[in-house]
Amino acid sequence: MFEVREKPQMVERALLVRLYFDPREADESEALLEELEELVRTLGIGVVDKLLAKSRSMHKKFLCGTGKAAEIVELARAHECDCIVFDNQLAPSQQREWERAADMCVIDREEVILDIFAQRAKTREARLQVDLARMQYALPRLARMWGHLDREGGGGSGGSAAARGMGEKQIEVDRRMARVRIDRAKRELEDVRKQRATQRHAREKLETPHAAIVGYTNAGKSTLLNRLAGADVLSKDMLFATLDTTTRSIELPDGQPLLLTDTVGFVRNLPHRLVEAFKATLEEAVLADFLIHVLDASSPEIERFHDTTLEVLEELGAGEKKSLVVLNKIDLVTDPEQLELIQRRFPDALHASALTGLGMERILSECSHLLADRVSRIRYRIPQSRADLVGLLHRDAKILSTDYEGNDVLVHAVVPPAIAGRLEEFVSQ
Ligand SMILES: Nc1nc2c(ncn2[C@@H]2O[C@H](COP(=O)(O)OP(=O)(O)OP(=O)(O)O)[C@@H](O)[C@H]2O)c(=O)[nH]1
Ligand SMILES: [Mg+2]
Repeated sequence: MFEVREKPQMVERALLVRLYFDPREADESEALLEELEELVRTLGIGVVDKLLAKSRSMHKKFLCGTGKAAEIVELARAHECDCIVFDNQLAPSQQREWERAADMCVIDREEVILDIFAQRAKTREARLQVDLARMQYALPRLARMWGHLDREGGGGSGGSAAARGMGEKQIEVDRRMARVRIDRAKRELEDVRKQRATQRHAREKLETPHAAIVGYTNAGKSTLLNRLAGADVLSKDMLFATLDTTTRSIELPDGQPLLLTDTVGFVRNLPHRLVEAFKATLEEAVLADFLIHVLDASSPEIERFHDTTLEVLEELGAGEKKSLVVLNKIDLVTDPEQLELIQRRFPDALHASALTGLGMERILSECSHLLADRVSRIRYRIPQSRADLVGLLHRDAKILSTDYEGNDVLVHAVVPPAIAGRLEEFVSQ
């Protein structure tokens, strides 16, 4: 049976490696290596050492030269590691070469992220998306999995060749099964997407404005949604706490409703196939009226987080969307110099703390401003016989006042365009 390996149960001691080739990449490489450490710990794997290594040029076999490769293997052995994790992307053949040379499990950033996603995915849609991405990742690497088996099975003389022969046949069987499963997952996803589209159409009919909360992982998106909507979305100090979108309805100060969607966090070098896989989920961001871009103001990496989020949004086709930038976790920024620095860099951003509630009113009133052209305040004179229309206003508009005059109801309300169109003949001067 074709199974994707689960590493957390298998490996415990990891050496992390980031190779870079251009001296100008040194700083970012260091930050990426630290982020990789957090990602690996998220998987429950112990990190025994980290190595930032500069290589003069890119090599086909190991990515770095054989000399450097030997040093890395030596270091991993000295630490008694059972796994080397590369921040760099490894081609399937490079991964095989490394595993052969080190005789231990060798994985890359993409595989780490895929594993985290696999652990976290809860809904059927998220599971399908992750399964699909993992199978696509594993397909060209099947030979590697069976390579392990060959070594284990091939004890005596001759046995090895027989086992290898079996392994090869098995790879073919597995490849076929993997393709069947990939096709099936694609079809199922298609169905789920159709359902989602139907739900969205129903929402669009009501024309309720919609905002998506986006940003780097751990920025505080779920906490913000919880704070604004009184929702109960898991928020945790870990990477990728959220994999499924949650939508909640809130009421803005001017009375109009707003749908708020929490989305999956972005990360640098997010594997391309995961962006692909999560496109359906992130469609919410693409289709939203505007975005709330949450930044962790306390992070020294705020600039890079900001840029990565913009890059992913660009890739999704949502780069041009109106957005409200929120400097979250401002409660943690106690150094006045640092505060001034981020203020200068993000002059239009709103200061907030989803944890303490600071700045929430401002966010809501800015949301109202962004949607100002979408609603109007209208006075109606509706005959009492048309209680259905008064009911409609109660349901889909915000009633500011109600009076009675003779047989008429006088209603002053904040009204979205869809409703305004249906009540046109009852507008009073
Ligand atoms: N001090 C402080 N901590 C915050 C604030 N907002 C969120 N946090 C904490 O930051 C961590 C991450 O918050 P989440 O809301 O899970 O972040 P997220 O952006 O949804 O993260 P992912 O779902 O992983 O992308 C949690 O431990 C929160 O309690 C804030 O304004 N101030
Ligand atoms: Mg979240």
